[in-house]
Amino acid sequence: MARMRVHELAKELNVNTKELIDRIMKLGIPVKNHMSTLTDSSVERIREHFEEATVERVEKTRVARGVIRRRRTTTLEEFPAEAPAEAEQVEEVVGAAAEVPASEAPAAVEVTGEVSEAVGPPEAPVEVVAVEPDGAVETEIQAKAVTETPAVEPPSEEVEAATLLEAPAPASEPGAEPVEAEASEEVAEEAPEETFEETEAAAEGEAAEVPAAVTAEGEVTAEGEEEEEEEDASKPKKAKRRRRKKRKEEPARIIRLPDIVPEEPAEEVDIPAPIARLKPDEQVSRESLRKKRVKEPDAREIADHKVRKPRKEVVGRENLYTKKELAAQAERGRVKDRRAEGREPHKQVVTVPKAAKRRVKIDEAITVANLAKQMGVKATEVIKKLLLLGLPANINQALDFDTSALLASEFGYEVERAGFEEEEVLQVQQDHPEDLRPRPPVVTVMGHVDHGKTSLLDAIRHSNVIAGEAGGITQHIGAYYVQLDTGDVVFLDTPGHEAFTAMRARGAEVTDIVILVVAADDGVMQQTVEAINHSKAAGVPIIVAINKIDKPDANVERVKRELADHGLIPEEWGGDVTMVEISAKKGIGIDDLLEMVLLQAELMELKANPDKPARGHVIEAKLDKGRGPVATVLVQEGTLREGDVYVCGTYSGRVRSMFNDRGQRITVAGPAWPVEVVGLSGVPNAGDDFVVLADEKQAKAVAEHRQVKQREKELTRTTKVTLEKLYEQIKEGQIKEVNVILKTDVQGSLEAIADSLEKLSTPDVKVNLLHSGTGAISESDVMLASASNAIVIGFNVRADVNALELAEQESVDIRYYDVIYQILNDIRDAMVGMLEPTFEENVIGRAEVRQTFHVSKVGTIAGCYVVSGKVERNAKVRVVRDGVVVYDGKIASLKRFKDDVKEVKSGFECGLTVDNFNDIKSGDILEAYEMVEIKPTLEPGSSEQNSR
Ligand SMILES: Nc1nc2c(ncn2[C@@H]2O[C@H](COP(=O)(O)OP(=O)(O)OP(=O)(O)O)[C@@H](O)[C@H]2O)c(=O)[nH]1
Repeated sequence: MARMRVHELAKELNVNTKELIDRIMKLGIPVKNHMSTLTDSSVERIREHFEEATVERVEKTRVARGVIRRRRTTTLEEFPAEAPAEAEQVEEVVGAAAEVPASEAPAAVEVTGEVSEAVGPPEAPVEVVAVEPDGAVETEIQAKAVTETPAVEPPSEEVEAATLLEAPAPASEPGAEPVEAEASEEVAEEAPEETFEETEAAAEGEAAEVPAAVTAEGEVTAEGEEEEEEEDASKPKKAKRRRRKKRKEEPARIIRLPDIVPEEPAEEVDIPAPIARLKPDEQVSRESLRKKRVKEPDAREIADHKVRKPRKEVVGRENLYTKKELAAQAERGRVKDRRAEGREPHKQVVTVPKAAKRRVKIDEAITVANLAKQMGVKATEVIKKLLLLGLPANINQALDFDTSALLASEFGYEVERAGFEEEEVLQVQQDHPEDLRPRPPVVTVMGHVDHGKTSLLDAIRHSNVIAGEAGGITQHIGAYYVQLDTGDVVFLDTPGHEAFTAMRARGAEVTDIVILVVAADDGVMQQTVEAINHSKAAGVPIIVAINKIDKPDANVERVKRELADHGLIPEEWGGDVTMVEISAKKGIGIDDLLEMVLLQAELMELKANPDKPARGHVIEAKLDKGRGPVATVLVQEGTLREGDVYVCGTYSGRVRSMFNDRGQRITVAGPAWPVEVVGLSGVPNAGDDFVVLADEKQAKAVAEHRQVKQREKELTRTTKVTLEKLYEQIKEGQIKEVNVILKTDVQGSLEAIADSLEKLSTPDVKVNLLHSGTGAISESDVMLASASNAIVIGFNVRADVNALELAEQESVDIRYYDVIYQILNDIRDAMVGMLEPTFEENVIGRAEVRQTFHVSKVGTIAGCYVVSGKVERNAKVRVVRDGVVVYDGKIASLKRFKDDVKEVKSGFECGLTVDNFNDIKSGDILEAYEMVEIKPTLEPGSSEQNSR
């Protein structure tokens, strides 16, 4: 064993090194300083000396009511004078310890049962206080006995006494009398359920004297200690021995304290932050929580004084909520769980319909939304697919049959044409020959403009309708029933203008005989030829009326020759075409013409069955101010009566009343009768069929079906989502369109204008007639215009109030006209405006820089001489140096002498600055120029000949 040094021994004996040196020297052992080594025998001697010299003193002071402070001091007999100082020192330490917050108080015993540090130096006696789970209490002095420590007794008791005032935890009790411990042990054995205090009190028989402040359960009272200390003081050696003996006999036992609740809460207990979130009305529970937490410290914490120590604490639900609240939450949770159990998790099930169900029925067109619905897929999916096919579309766009078929196939669907039972409903009955009766011929008068069609009809009817025509053009299709001595004839007046070609073609369908009017002085013209072709295509026989034979320049032979050139060979020339020379104005040859017509009708054996529901076609339809929608219907077979249920185009209804061509009300109209029908739900289109049905429901169903079809067709046209049109667009590149919505008073005008508008189209700009119809401009027209950026043209019609309001909101342009060519002019202008303007550079003058001046804040001023043209302020200018353009900009200022001027002409001097350019040099040429817009023009020949 290595020799011990003085300072090591001092440490062991817990005495001051200097003091120890003095003592050693007094013992006659030679030492020099604290590093001197001591022999083993010397060490033993010193130890014994110290042991014998140690005197323990206990001082008692009552520091507060019920609180007694015990101060035990260990001094050496040889130095009584130094003892008080030592005691004072300890007291200071105690005072400091007492002030030490609970958090800093060291734990005396670990819950795990290990002995931990006590207050004071490491050598200080440590009392282990542990409580057995069954409540039995044992106290034991485990550390070095006081006798072994002749030096100053550690101040642990006082610290504990002080801390006990604040914390309920039982203090380690170095001074606890083993006898008492044993006694308490005995009591504990007898009554294991009793508290420590009770045990202690029973052991001491002084329970009544236990101070309230320190009577935390399980705590050794100060009074009790006092007694112990007295006993200790009287027989210290005995205690020493007993302690030693005890230590040898039993190992340290860690005893768990019973769950006890201190009466006085430790104030240092922190309230965890989460509680701060409680609502004001929950402050009570917060307070109760605080109390609860204070009142119910964990037994382990009590045991090891952790209650005084701020710790990270986990605040559980039970801390934050009252039992009632927790119960309510639990109940809610159970309800939630039950609901969750009842619910099936959302699962997307992909089902593939049967092959028979993978068919989509389509009429003419179908909207994207409807197609998606029928296929049971999302519209977005359909739109996506359309995009992949190169067809951008929105949900409301209509797809034509072919596109739909292609698209549907992508989704595994087939497309089937929806064969509505319309054909079945409107099935044509086959007439028996015996039911057929002769009927008057329906004659259409055709001819070139101003060749005398209206004059002829006027001559026949002895009426004049020319006076009412705006712009001098016949814009109505009239139907006239003419009773002659030799028979009846129905005349359809078709306009001579070529824009009415479509109507003529339609008229020819119901026409039995065509009277082709050719002016003898004018001959065969373009529209004459068209009329011939249309009549021939329809297989309608033609009777030529060579008009205006009264005119001096009339040349009948020339007309015949020209007609022969177009396949109409006069009878006298061996052909089969009847040609009658007439003068509508003078009434010459009219009867001959009518005779020829009747003769032709006879040859044709025109017959019809009058005894069946009526069937016919709309010749003309309009919106009448007083009577609403009115249609001129030519009954072709059967008999039409008032009150009949009908389908007319997209409308259905009952015939409210009928009028003949002279405006007389009639109740019955047989075959070949033109009648004006009142009681329509809308204005039908010329050429629409007119069918009488027995069942009103059926009529309605047919009409609705047609409306849907028409709407889908219109949408298809608007959106142009067809493969054919897409191809066209690709082929044509970027196209521009003038979208037009046309509303007219009568169908005839509509056809004429529509045809003319279409012919305005050029390769660069197309006129796209989105919608046309008769009647006032409605809200739906304006909406369509707004949606497709179209202009609305009203010909002899006006917009209603609602439509006007909407037009203002949507900024839709509505234009009114009463002459056709004005429409065409305006549209043509609009089309020109839409064409990309081209600019051409026009040099307006040149100036030569003679001198330059630099003026601060202004820049370089060029003193110039205008050599040609003129120089204008704000004109564009090019700075040319040695033939190279060095800058291209704008003239910023232009002066003559000191005056600002607008322009300076050739031969004059001027000063100018160029915007943002100061590097002008003498000798530079300034070229002033302007960009001139070259107005675009339409390609010639497209419409000039069309408009009159
Ligand atoms: N001299 C003469 N003039 C005629 C005759 N028939 C018609 N006219 C005149 O020719 C002009 C045109 O006659 P319309 O009957 O309006 O001719 P249209 O073919 O109906 O003309 P649109 O309605 O514009 O297609 C009028 O000024 C008539 O007076 C005729 O037999 N002799």
